[in-house]
Amino acid sequence: MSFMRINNLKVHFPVRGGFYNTIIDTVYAVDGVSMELERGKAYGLVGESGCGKSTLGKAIIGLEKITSGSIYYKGKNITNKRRDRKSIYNRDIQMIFQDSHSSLNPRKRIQDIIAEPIRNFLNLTPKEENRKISELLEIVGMPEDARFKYPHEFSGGQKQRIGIARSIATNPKLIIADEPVSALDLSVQAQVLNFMKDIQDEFHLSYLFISHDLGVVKHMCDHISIMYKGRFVETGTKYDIYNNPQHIYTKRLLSAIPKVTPIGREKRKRERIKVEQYYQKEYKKYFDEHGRVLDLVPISRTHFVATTSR
Ligand SMILES: Nc1ncnc2c1ncn2[C@@H]1O[C@H](COP(=O)(O)OP(=O)(O)OP(=O)(O)O)[C@@H](O)[C@H]1O
Repeated sequence: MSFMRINNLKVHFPVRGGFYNTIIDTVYAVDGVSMELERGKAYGLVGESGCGKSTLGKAIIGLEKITSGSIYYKGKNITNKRRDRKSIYNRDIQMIFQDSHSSLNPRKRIQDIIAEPIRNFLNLTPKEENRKISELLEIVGMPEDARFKYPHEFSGGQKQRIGIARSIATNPKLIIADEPVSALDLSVQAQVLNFMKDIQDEFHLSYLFISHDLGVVKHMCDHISIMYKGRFVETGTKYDIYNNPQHIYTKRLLSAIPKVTPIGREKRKRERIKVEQYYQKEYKKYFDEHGRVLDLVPISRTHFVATTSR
């Protein structure tokens, strides 16, 4: 059963300009997106820079005003509700950002950073709070004495772990992770991702994993949506997307994943040229005359593609 339902969500930004600073244009950052999230599952949101991934994540958590559409959480409509700092929704939905460095207050000790959501949402005595912070540090594999230090004393991977400790402090149901590892070295990326997987199992968490990297998403997610110009071009299980991609944009993204071996690279290059020709030829099946992504149509129970009906 889904615990969150997003219906036809739109987030449009007015662009102002000219002498009178009037609205001269609109950015359709998110332009009609629907999805259902289940407990314990990981969802991937993939697309190139500027396609609206972060805006969608921020709209879900309440950091961006929704233009139209609705969000239901546990059956309740919570769209643009003035969310009380202490509301259940704010406790249950947390976000991890790409840049843990700027999202951790440099002037605060780690224990105060982690304690912040605990103080907002849980009514603990100072002793209980202390114990909770120790527990959280242990879960994310940080030593106990880390609590007395400041963010600058840690590496990127460690800072991301501290960000994660803070985000799981209130026992959330969903974590929106916006490019959580893209600022880290490759070897550290794998560590943090594996660790995120472990805590997902342990706490039966759902993830909405935002990334431009199809490789990362493949490792983490059960269900994937490919986004382009504010809309989903294709959505399906990991198998649907990687083994049976349908939309020309998805195929293009997949053909851009680099291969490690020289033979693999050569093969990928030929594939890319073919996909590019196909992209130009088949364009009209997938976009309307204004270049807007068409509506999704089902091709199986789990797999949806934005194309002219077939
Ligand atoms: N506050 C804002 N005002 C005006 N336009 C905005 C605002 N926030 C985002 N946009 C625009 O909305 C579009 C989507 O931006 P968004 O940050 O969601 O993309 P993204 O897919 O997350 O990209 P990236 O991976 O680079 O973060 C972009 O064209 C962006 O310039």
